[in-house]
Amino acid sequence: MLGLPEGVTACLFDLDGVLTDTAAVHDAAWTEVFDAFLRERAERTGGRFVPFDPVQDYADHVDGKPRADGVRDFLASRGVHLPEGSPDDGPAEPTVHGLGNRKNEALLRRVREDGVEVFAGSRRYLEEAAALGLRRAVVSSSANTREVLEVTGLAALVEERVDGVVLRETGLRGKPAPDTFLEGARRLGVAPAAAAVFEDALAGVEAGRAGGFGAVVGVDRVGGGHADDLRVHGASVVVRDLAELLGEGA
Ligand SMILES: O=P(O)(O)OC[C@H]1O[C@@H](O)[C@H](O)[C@@H](O)[C@@H]1O
Repeated sequence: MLGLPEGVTACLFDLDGVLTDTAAVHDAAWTEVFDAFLRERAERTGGRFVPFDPVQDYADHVDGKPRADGVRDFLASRGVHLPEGSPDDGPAEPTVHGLGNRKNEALLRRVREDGVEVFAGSRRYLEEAAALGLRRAVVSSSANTREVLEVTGLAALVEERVDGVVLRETGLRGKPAPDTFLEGARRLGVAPAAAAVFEDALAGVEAGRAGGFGAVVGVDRVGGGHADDLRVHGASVVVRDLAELLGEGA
């Protein structure tokens, strides 16, 4: 049904880059914040400024992960280790949470200025899944998931939400650990083998593979070898748009 293996009765959708065209918005906000941080640090220490690579650094260290994990993992790749700080740190604090909050301000500014687009193929996929009685959850690391689902009208098509806020409240491990997808399946009342994961991030397909789900659909909207990377990290199939699974082509 809907391009999924027999026995799959539920869909667990990542949000940014799968349902909404917001992966690039997150990426741009991260680039802005990391580059300002790295430039200031290079000037202060006399080191060389090597900018954040919005393709490779984003895919390898940030995409799909909870906000603080993205800060920590990318900076560790540059040998930088900041104090954790606390979630209420102001955006100017040189801490993991301070930098994360600075990125969130940049993200919200961009969302306010440019709005949020839903991929038409994804909206149709959700509508058809609902019409056919497939169960539907959104599983995203983003703490802004509820707002994005509401402003786009997608909230009405989704039954359960496991997001960055739930992560914080429950202490579940973020992607690439499978915990949030397993929690999504549990909330829908289905076994992992009866659920399909839809993901555009390497950390996300890894989580899908680790959880033993019935299918892991990799969504490649960027090209340039990302489809192969998604397969290597756990996708059982890769599409450019969910419309392909409806037999409509990309
Ligand atoms: O900062 P937020 O909105 O809580 O989002 C956390 C992460 O959510 C993921 O969905 C994005 O792929 C990441 O880029 C983002 O950093």
